[in-house]
Amino acid sequence: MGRAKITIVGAGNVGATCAHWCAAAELGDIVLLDIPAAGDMPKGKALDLMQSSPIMGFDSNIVGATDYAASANSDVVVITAGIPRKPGMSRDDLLATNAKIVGSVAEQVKATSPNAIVIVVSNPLDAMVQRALQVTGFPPARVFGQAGVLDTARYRTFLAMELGVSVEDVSALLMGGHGDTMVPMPSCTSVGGIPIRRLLAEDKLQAIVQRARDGGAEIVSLLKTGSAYYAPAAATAQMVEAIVRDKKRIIPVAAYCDKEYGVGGYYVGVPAILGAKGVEKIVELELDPEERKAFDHSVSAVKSLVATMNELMSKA
Ligand SMILES: NC(=O)C1=CN([C@@H]2O[C@H](COP(=O)(O)OP(=O)(O)OC[C@H]3O[C@@H](n4cnc5c(N)ncnc54)[C@H](O)[C@@H]3O)[C@@H](O)[C@H]2O)C=CC1
Ligand SMILES: O=C([O-])CC(=O)C(=O)O
Repeated sequence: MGRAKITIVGAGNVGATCAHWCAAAELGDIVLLDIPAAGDMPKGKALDLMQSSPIMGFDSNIVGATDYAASANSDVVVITAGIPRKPGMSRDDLLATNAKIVGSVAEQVKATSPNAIVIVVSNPLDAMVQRALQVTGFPPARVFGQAGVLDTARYRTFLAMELGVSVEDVSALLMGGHGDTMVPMPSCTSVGGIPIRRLLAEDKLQAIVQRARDGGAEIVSLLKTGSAYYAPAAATAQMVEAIVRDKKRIIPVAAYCDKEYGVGGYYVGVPAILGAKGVEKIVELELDPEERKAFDHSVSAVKSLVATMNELMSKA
């Protein structure tokens, strides 16, 4: 069996770092794609990364390009194209610019890699995945977004820091949209199999939940020039791995929910089984009344963002 072909669109911070993690894990051959105005930058990053392979010990062909011909017939396409936010901005402020960018990328992906599984990373995430679905017309199982793996990783990191334990033993779930309304789920959080509420006082837990929610903004305020990329790229690489190795992982995915959770045809973070076919199953949990309320609130924020986007796109 040949290697998987993975295209990463957007050779900026998240895209190039994702190429790095994917190559280091030998997930396949990689095409790093950007716009013609980027000049030789994608080629330079790809060659530089390739030259790390004898040292790091991985076999992966990595090429940079500004032409979709190089990415033809990819198995997986990761879309990181778009602008990041700066201090003082919300992810939603990126809507108008990135909806156009993601729409144009999705058109090219549809034309050149019609069978690909598409993972959207560009923000505002939940609306950008919807845009990619609208434009590609691919089945929703093959178009989804990365958000929850990152948000959950932040939550797990803060819990491990607080408890002074290995991050590997912290297992957690986070649902809802990738914005201020995301819903960490203490009821689905455990450490070494022990429910979190048996280890941590409620006020400390709530402070960590809030820090996880604000995790993206915290990095933006530290970096000042853009947003996080190491952890977002690692989260995306984990999703690529679940697909190319058909791992059937249960992870939070910004997946298309229609009847599921009564969402009605929008993307929102839910636990899902990710494998070679993409989103193979959405796992439906019974939510307790408080979680349900927070989830519904998050879904309504996603719906109104998508409505704004659809209006903008209909005028474009
Ligand atoms: N879903 C998530 O959890 C996360 C999402 N993000 C989002 O990812 C996006 C990228 O962030 P960074 O890599 O930090 O930004 P960046 O500015 O470093 O890189 C973006 C790249 O996209 C390229 N680009 C712009 N238009 C393009 C097009 N039409 N086709 C191909 N490439 C195009 C730019 O030339 C640039 O190289 C942002 O929208 C950011 O908000 C970032 C972190 C986490
Ligand atoms: O905060 C941002 O703008 C980037 C992002 O989505 C994250 O790091 O969670």
